[in-house]
Amino acid sequence: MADSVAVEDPKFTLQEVLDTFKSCLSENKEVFLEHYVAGWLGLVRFMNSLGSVFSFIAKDAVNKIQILINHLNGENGAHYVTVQSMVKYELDNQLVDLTKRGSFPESGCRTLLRLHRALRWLELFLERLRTSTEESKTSVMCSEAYNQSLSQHHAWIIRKAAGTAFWALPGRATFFDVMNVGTPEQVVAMLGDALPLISEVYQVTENLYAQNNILDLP
Ligand SMILES: CCCCCCCC/C=C\CCCCCCCC(=O)N[C@@H](COP(=O)(O)O)[C@H](O)/C=C/CCCCCCCCCCCCC
Repeated sequence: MADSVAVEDPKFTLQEVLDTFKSCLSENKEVFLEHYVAGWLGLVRFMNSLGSVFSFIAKDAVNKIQILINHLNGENGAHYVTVQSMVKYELDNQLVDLTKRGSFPESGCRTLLRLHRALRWLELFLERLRTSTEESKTSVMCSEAYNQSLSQHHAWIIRKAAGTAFWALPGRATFFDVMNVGTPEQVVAMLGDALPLISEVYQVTENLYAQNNILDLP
């Protein structure tokens, strides 16, 4: 895994990003952390291509991605190959702040949980895009997905900043163009192909965190 995060790459296509998420899951439903991180890196690159209004969001996401890369590349990296092994290692070795912020603010469990919650937003947003019409507004689809997911975990000021940024989103046609996938029909087909796997990655992680009672890490 690259040591640091490069997020400027105008050549990528969203297909590559979604394919990366699709490769997250092993046959026995383990989530490979390296692919999970790579998927988020691709999404941040995509978001950066939409303009600097999202930079405060990208900065936070990149910080969290970098924390996970540091774990992957660190001396205990062998324990971070999958989300499942990461959770077991950190909980078995008391490396997670369970009830209040303390000695482990950059635990993999806490950091991944923030991106996991954002993955739920992505799932909801992509489904809205997939079923949208020419009259649909990306800002409305984005904020509806946000209000149904991430917003409940954010302070008021963050919710206001995010809501303002959503209005800067390009229209559906431009959004589809920037995705660099092809015609709207091809975009819809790609989303229909990718969404079930993104949903499965989300659900596997959600079940893992619920079984370990770590869905509310501070
Ligand atoms: C086909 C189109 C694909 C869409 C591509 C979308 C690309 C989105 C890329 C990244 C998504 C954003 C990831 C946001 C991670 C936020 C993690 C988080 O919740 N952080 C907060 C809590 O962390 P701690 O403070 O506890 O460490 C943090 O406080 C938040 C800071 C920044 C604001 C987060 C707002 C999130 C908005 C999500 C919608 C993104 C809209 C992108 C529009 C394309």
